[in-house]
Amino acid sequence: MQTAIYLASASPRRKELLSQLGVEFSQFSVDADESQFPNEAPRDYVERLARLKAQSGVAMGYTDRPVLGSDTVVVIDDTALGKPLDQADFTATMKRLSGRTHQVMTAVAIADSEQVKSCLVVTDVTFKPLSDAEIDAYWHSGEPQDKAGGYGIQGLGGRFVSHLSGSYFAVVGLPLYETEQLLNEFLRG
Ligand SMILES: Cc1cn([C@H]2C[C@H](O)[C@@H](COP(=O)(O)OP(=O)(O)OP(=O)(O)O)O2)c(=O)[nH]c1=O
Repeated sequence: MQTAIYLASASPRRKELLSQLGVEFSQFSVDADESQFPNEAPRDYVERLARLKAQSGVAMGYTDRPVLGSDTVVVIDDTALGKPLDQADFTATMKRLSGRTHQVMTAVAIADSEQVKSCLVVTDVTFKPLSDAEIDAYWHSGEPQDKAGGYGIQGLGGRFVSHLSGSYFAVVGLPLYETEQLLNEFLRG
């Protein structure tokens, strides 16, 4: 693809994934308010945040190319989990995910000063039952701290996943197929 865009993200994973599409881009980070509205459904929340990130980039003055923003949350029992606040929060999350299936929701949005388009990708991820020792060791690996839901499927956390249905790349932070489709749709106007 010959298009040049902006990636409104501080995430090294998103940078790597977008590179896999062969799109030329430069990256900057936006400081969006990521709080969830009361009674906001997780799927609405994650899509709103992706759009907010893309549109914040446009508002910051990145107007000469389309701006791509994305957001990922882990959803269990209809509750959206972001990055762990501390070890206790992380441990509670892992106990909740242990031996069960949860959803990873990733939204992608592309905006310029005239339009914004977005899509949502939902992936079912099943964890094996986790022991207290595994949970403790995983926290001390340093991997969970900056990850939505407290794990990285692409890293040490991959061993917890017994089944996945959907987009692996969306779980890591940016769905490749859907992002390319969205970009093509956006460029058609
Ligand atoms: C579930 C899961 C999440 N993650 C990551 C993807 C995202 O980078 C992060 C979710 O946090 P986000 O708030 O979506 O993104 P971010 O803060 O890292 O980056 P930015 O807002 O600047 O775009 O968790 C993994 O890397 N692997 C996984 O398996």
